[in-house]
Amino acid sequence: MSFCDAIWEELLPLRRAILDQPFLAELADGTLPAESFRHYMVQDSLYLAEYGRVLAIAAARAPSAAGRLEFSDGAKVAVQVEQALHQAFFVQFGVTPEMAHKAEASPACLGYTSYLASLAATRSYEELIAGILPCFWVYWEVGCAIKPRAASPNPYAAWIDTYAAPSFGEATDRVRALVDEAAANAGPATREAMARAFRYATRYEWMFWDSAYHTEGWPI
Ligand SMILES: Cc1ncc(CN)c(N)n1
Repeated sequence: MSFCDAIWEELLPLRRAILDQPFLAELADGTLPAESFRHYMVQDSLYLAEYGRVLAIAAARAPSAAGRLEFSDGAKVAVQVEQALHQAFFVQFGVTPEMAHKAEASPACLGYTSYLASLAATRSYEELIAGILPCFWVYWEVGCAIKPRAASPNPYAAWIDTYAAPSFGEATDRVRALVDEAAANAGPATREAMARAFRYATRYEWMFWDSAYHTEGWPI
């Protein structure tokens, strides 16, 4: 079994918990409170800015041309395509540029981006790209799970369509292949570190939606 298949199977309970989150159930049926979605969008903009930086570092560190191309392209997509989606939602949900600009990262957002930045700064390339992958793969799984049962019309249709799009699935497949290739060439200690990075990042994905659903800020 490949590295990715093994960690994906190990994390089945966590993935089920993600698919069962009220944020995603209500987003699919179109009843998610606007306040929760607004919180998510603003936080996700902050997240994507940092994620784009992490992808650019992965591109610089990639040993193969395929890796350099994939991660530099991913950095561009994170900044251009997903941010464009956010801009459209900002207009739809009444988030002004000032509101977005003044927003502070939530504990979940800062925790996730800081964790990825720490992988980029102090850990191996293999561990870094294992931590990067859940951002693709979890969203692809969520997009595909939600799309067939989503209400129509749905105020969140553009979000669902983005993450259920075949092009997003193809990008996920390419990053997964890079992670599997890195794992196949790595020793057991590095593979264990890669599994840990993948696990932490997947937990942060759960936390990100949970924190948006509860419009969580700093307790103090
Ligand atoms: C937190 C988070 N994780 C993943 C994605 C999908 N690239 C996203 N937009 N935001």
